[in-house]
Amino acid sequence: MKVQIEDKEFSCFLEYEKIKKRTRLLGIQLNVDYENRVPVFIGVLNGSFLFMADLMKEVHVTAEMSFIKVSSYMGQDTSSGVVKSVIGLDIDLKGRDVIIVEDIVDTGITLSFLLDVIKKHEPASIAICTLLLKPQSLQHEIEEIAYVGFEIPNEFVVGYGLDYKGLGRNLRDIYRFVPDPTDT
Ligand SMILES: O=P(O)(O)OC[C@H]1O[C@H](OP(=O)(O)OP(=O)(O)O)[C@H](O)[C@@H]1O
Ligand code: HPA
Repeated sequence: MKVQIEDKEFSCFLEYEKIKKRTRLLGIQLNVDYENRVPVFIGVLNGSFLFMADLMKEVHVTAEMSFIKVSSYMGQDTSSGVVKSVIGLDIDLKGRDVIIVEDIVDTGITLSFLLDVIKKHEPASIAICTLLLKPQSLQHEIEEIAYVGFEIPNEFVVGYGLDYKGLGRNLRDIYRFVPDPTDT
């Protein structure tokens, strides 16, 4: 199946049933690893909203949850490039077991910034749970990536929370952009 979003056509890559099955397994793993602990799950908006909702239904340990947003904007001094800030980090994380929930880790830039911010709060532990990981795109080594739904090739994906130009987050399945080979 294919979908058209603005100027690009995407073809189906991961069906929701497959995502759900994998999410159930991630939940089982988390239930074992965090037995007798009370972790804090932190979903990174916007992309993680559907994955976080489905994942939390599979997590049966006592847990807190919250959402944050990493915003990027151009610095006033253009030489400083993109500046990032975190919005909504309002739980005291000192001494807590933190699990960051992402829809996708691509270059790893967002996550390495976020890890620096969260580490300053002195949590007892930090783990990352991401639905998708693009290993060939990673620019940072991130040892905290402990739970991965699917490793995927370096292709742009959309759906199930992920957007293209702000659209497509509400697609039930995940689609990938396949460039037209006749395009130069
Ligand atoms: O590993 P990276 O190359 O940094 O990319 C991953 C980040 O990009 C997306 O967020 P985005 O900033 O597009 O915001 P969104 O979740 O609101 O779409 C995604 O949700 C991750 O947070
Ligand atoms: O492949 C992607 N799709 C949507 N958003 C993203 N953010 C990083 N990589 C992606």
